[in-house]
Amino acid sequence: MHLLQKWSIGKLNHVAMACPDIDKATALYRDVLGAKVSEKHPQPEHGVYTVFVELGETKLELLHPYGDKSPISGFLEKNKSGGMHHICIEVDDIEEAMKDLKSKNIRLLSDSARIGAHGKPVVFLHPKDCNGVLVELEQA
Ligand SMILES: C[C@@H](C(=O)O)C(=O)SCCNC(=O)CCNC(=O)[C@H](O)C(C)(C)COP(=O)(O)OP(=O)(O)OC[C@H]1O[C@@H](n2cnc3c(N)ncnc32)[C@H](O)[C@@H]1OP(=O)(O)O
Ligand SMILES: [Co+2]
Repeated sequence: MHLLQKWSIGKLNHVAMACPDIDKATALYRDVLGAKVSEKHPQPEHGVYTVFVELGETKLELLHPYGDKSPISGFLEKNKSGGMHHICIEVDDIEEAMKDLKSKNIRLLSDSARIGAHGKPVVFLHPKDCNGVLVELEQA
C-alpha cells in the first residue's frame, strides 16, 4: 500500500458472467463441473438475478437481467452468448477508496456506494477507465 493512501485493496471477491440462460449456466457449474452453487436471487436494486458458484477462496457470480432497465441488457445485446461482465475486488475502506479514485479521475458509476449481493456496500468503476474491464469494489 502507498504510505499516504488511506485505503487498501484486498482479495478477489468474484468474477461475474452475464448469462442469456442463467438456469443453464447454473446447471453447467453444478451438474457438469460439480461446484456448490447458491439459489437464484433477484436483486431488484441492481436489476439482475444472481447465482453464486463457490470456488474456494473466490466465487463466480452468474448474472441475468431483472426488469426492463437492467444495466447488463446492453452487454447481452452485444454478447449474445454471454461473457465475462465484471470483476469484484474487496477494499478495506470503500468511502476512502471512492474519494481517492474520484480525485484521480476514475469515473464511479454511482454517487454513493450501494448495498451489494453480500449485504455490503459496493461501487462500480467505469470500464473505459479500467482497461476495458468493469470493476466492482466491495467493502471487505
Ligand atoms: C449484485 C451486485 C454484486 O455483485 O453485489 C452486482 O454485481 S450487480 C451487476 C450489474 N450492475 C452493474 O453492472 C452496474 C454498473 N454497470 C453499469 O452502470 C453499466 O453496465 C455500464 C458499465 C455503464 C455499461 O452500460 P451500457 O452497456 O448500457 O452502456 P454503453 O452501451 O453506453 O457502454 C459504454 C461502453 O462500455 C462498454 N461496456 C459495457 N459493459 C461493459 C462491461 N461489462 N465490461 C466492459 N465494457 C463494457 C460498452 O461496450 C461500451 O463500449 P463502446 O462504446 O466501446 O462500445
Ligand atoms: Co458483482
